[in-house]
Amino acid sequence: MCGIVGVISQAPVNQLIYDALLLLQHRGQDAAGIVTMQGNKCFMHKARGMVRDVFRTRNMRALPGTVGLGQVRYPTAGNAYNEEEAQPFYVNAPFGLVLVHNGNLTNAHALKKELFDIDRRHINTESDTEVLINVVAHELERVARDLPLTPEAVFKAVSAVHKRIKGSYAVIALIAGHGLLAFRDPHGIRPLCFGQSADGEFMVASESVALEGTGHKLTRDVAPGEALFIDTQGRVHTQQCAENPMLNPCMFEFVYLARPDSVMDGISVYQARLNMGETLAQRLISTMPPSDIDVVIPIPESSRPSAMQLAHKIGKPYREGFVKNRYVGRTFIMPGQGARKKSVRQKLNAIGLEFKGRNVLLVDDSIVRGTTSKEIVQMAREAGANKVYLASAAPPVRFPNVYGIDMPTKEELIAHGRSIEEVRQYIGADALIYQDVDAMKRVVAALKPGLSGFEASCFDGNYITGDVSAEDFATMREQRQSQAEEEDGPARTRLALQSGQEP
Ligand SMILES: O=P(O)(O)OC[C@H]1O[C@H](OP(=O)(O)OP(=O)(O)O)[C@H](O)[C@@H]1O
Ligand SMILES: NC(=O)CC[C@H](N)C(=O)O
Ligand SMILES: [Mg+2]
Repeated sequence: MCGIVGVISQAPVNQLIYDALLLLQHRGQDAAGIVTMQGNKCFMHKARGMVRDVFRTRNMRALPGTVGLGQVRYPTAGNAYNEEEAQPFYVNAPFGLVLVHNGNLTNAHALKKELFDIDRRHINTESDTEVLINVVAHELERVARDLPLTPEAVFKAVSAVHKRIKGSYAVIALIAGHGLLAFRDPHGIRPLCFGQSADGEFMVASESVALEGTGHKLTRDVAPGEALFIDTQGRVHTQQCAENPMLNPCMFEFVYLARPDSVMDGISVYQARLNMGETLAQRLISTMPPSDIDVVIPIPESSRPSAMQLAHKIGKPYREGFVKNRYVGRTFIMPGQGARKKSVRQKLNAIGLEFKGRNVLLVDDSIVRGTTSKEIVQMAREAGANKVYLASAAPPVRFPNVYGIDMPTKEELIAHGRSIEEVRQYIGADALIYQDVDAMKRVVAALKPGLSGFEASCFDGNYITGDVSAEDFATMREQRQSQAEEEDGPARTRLALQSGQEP
């Protein structure tokens, strides 16, 4: 899950894209990039780090033009430390193409070979986005033999791209001299929406919060398989380019990834989290007597709406027992387990008086590697809690994700191959209550009548695209494992340096 944005305007777009990226920062913390176009010339700046660190005044001044793209990266292929894999990507033919991507291609390894052997294109990084831009470029080149490049020709190229690439992808691209192109995979796994400002400026973005926060009104979500082409005159063309489109948005967006104030595919993320809290409360009531609980405490940040609703439902006080250091980013999307582990304590601190002598129910949105919960339960005990219960608004995460969340190996998941009792023991809680998978799907689906279902593979092991082979899984797993080893080293060094220790 990265954050992507594209703008087509009459006015300079550099500051606007920067502002939208800040609103999408929670979707990627490892690298950021902006590309703008003035006439047919591209201007790009991208680097490792958060938006505020990547763009200095001199970088912003060097991004002129009235159309542009931006991205914040959370890598799912390649390496968090490789600046060349930061987005946007650029290829010079046909026309000059720049592209940003949120998602993960499950056949990137096979495509890389095909691009070299058949299309005669060289891929220089481990990023699946570099593969993707080259497939798009190749297919555009095929339809661009007769000029001018019509919207029909662009849509024909997108149809061909859908046939070649597998996995999840929300994409925004600029075709020099022609316009802005956006498209979404045929299952609509990763989000993408668009809207307009009062003066007609167009914005396409991962989440509605980026539109709202920059003065744009949400028009609608890009439909699964649909392509949107806005030409240089500002005319909007749309077409369905996939054969069997179906809406199966990623459930983890509603659990954790997205901002609660976003509306995705017509579902309020906040309401989805409240509903999860409500059904978790029912589950809790059927598991243990709520009278054993003195207080409900959320594990900030993402669990707050669910925890609040759960507390309301069981009639117990909701208290903020942990303070979050707002200058430490999200733990789960940090590269390297060493960094993740250390940052939990840097990020959260307990307020003793909310814990002392009480039976506390801690609520988190999800337990993935167990990094957060293990530390937090310990912190609650150190703060004087009597009993420490833990509830997760999401079901056990037992299966790897290959659609844009960086958990490609099942061994790293705390609930994989363990019973709930074994997870409870590992975490050290006095009781552990998990959400039920079907209940979760039901209460979120209730917010969107007619929805085909969710991409919820990390919970139910059902890979919605139905085309991920055992070899694909093995290749992705192998690649991510070796990248994780590379990432762990620098992450540890950076943390050690920050705290003045020997790396
Ligand atoms: O079991 P784990 O592997 O620790 O992963 C799950 C935790 O990570 C996330 O928090 P994070 O700190 O990333 O972000 P948040 O502040 O938005 O809750 C999530 O909300 C859980 O707390
Ligand atoms: N999380 C994402 O969307 C990642 C996009 C792309 N796969 C990358 O690694 O850069
Ligand atoms: Mg959290």
